[in-house]
Amino acid sequence: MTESAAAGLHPQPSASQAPDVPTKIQVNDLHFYYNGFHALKGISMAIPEKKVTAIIGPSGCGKSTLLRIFNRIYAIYPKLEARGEVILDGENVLAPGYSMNRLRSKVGMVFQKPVPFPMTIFENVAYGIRHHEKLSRADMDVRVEKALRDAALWDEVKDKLKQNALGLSGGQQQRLCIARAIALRPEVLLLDEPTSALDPIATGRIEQLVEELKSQFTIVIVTHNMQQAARCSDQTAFMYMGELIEYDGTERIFTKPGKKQTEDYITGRFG
Ligand SMILES: Nc1ncnc2c1ncn2[C@@H]1O[C@H](COP(=O)(O)OP(=O)(O)OP(=O)(O)O)[C@@H](O)[C@H]1O
Repeated sequence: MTESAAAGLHPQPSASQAPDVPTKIQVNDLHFYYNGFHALKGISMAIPEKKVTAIIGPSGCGKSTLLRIFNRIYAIYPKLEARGEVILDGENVLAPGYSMNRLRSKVGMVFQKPVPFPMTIFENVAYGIRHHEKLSRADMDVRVEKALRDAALWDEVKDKLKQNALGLSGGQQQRLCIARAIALRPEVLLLDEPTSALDPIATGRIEQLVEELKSQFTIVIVTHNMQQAARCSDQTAFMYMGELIEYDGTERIFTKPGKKQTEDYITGRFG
């Protein structure tokens, strides 16, 4: 008997999503092992294009593991193994032949703690672009400005682009990290607890930004904060002990969850 069966949990739900929204990422029977430890157990879900999908669940349930598989960060560590499929635009990104460079250009990631490079604000954004493209100085200026504008940071930094990014506030640093990621024009943006190190005002700005960015990107956000998931996502996935317990429209998950485990979690009865 699996741990979840022992806990009285139900098997995998079928992924539900509005029929008219195209799927950007299709996850099929995904399993993940940390040196033999079975951390994800048969996850299947369809992540809709240009929507915000939140992944919630108690600490250790596998949220970050799932997110990191979407850009194969684990691939740099030996003994970590993914089985199953993650189909992005019709191709399985877990297939050995799928190019990491291609994946990185399609899928951007922003981490919990903002970590700007110890260089100027301008260079923080330009640095990654230079690795992928050769742009003229003028074109680079335009690209950097657009990324900073899209990350809702331009007005605050336009007069100090040559200053060191480490002098920015935590909230500004996180928006800079978002600018850095979107400057590469990814199609999918992964956010791993992007506001957990920020105060409520900075958190509000990032949430507003997420709302604005979904017209351009497919966004997947891992959060501990259920109000945040309820406020800024269209779809919500609830995970528990490595399994996807329930996945549905956010409003439904928070008002009429189909599984008792989901209800217990969102009402604060456990987790
Ligand atoms: N590098 C690792 N080596 C071994 N086990 C790991 C490793 N990273 C995570 N795990 C285990 O895998 C499971 C899922 O971890 P993961 O970090 O994905 O959970 P999470 O839901 O994101 O947790 P949190 O909310 O606390 O960040 C946990 O049991 C964790 O202990």
